[in-house]
Amino acid sequence: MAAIQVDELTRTFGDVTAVDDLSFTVDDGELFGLLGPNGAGKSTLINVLVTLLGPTTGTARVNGYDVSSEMGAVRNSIGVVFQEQTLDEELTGEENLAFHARLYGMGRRERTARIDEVLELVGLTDVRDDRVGTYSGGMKRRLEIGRGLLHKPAVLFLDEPTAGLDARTRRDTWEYIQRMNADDGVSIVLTTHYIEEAEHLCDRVAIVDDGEIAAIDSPEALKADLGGSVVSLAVDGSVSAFRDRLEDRPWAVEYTRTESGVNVTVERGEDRIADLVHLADEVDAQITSVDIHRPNLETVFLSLTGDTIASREASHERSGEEIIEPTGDGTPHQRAVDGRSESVHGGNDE
Ligand SMILES: Nc1ncnc2c1ncn2[C@@H]1O[C@H](COP(=O)(O)OP(=O)(O)OP(=O)(O)O)[C@@H](O)[C@H]1O
Repeated sequence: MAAIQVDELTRTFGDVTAVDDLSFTVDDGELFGLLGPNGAGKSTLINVLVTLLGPTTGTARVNGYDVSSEMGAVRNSIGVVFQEQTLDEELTGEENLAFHARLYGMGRRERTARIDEVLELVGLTDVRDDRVGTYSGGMKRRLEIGRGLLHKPAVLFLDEPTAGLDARTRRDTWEYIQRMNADDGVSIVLTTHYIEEAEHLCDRVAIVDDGEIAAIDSPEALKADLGGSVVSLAVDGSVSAFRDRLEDRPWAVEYTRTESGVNVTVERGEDRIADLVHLADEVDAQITSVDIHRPNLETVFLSLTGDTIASREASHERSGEEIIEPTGDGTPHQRAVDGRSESVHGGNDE
């Protein structure tokens, strides 16, 4: 049975279509990511899946239960960690977990054993008796994630699990999330707008933009679809002659002129450096620097939507509650092709 089955799901708020006719499946045991800018519709989708919002049209099943007609069963089978922190800072780590366990009706013996297990899993055994107010941001997040797991849900939803954490703490948190997925066997659905998070953590990623899924696959497959690595060359001499030479090389999938030379897309950058130097020799040009960029999910997002995640977020912020319409005139693809070489310079968001 699939952990999640979504069919033609739409959720609107007045004129705004936050989730637009989505269909996808999350397999049992998968670590699945929804990647997209703020405002793309990720939280709305999660809120429908955890039964906080009803669908406008379409259906969704979580652990086999329908989110509209079997809300109680859905809720009992899931754990949820929201973006906003909901811990009681006056209580200790253990007391926070115990309170939650009682809400789920766990008996004393089961509760004690499971709290020990969860504290161990999220690395907080040593500080279990300390007030949560004294915890660091990363420790609080781990406690919240652990709390979501306490009643052994089949699916754990994490809405932006590392938002606001510094890079180091974010990496630590990834390790704990992976460990929970592997050791506890829980399926995990997380939302993120961090490229690196989706790429590093998830078995499969759905790229969400404007309420729609632009692509869905493993990070490797999404990147492979782009056609390999981009080699940025700084060239002294006739760049045009060098670029013309690339035209009849079948291994040069794509090339674009840059300020200092040429960006060439090839299947494996490392294998083509000697060929590129040779081509430059033929036209008496010199390659003065070489950078090999492997495509990342930012490059994928750019090629699918014609925009970077950061600039999508900036325009969403500017538009307030307004929905941002896709250009719809065919320019995104063109911009994606042009933008590919630019985006690889941008790198990740950290
Ligand atoms: N309760 C609401 N009323 C009106 N519009 C809403 C409501 N909730 C979300 N929206 C709109 O729906 C769209 C999707 O928002 P949503 O919060 O799902 O995006 P998101 O990708 O999760 O971003 P974030 O990470 O910032 O929450 C946005 O245009 C947002 O303004």
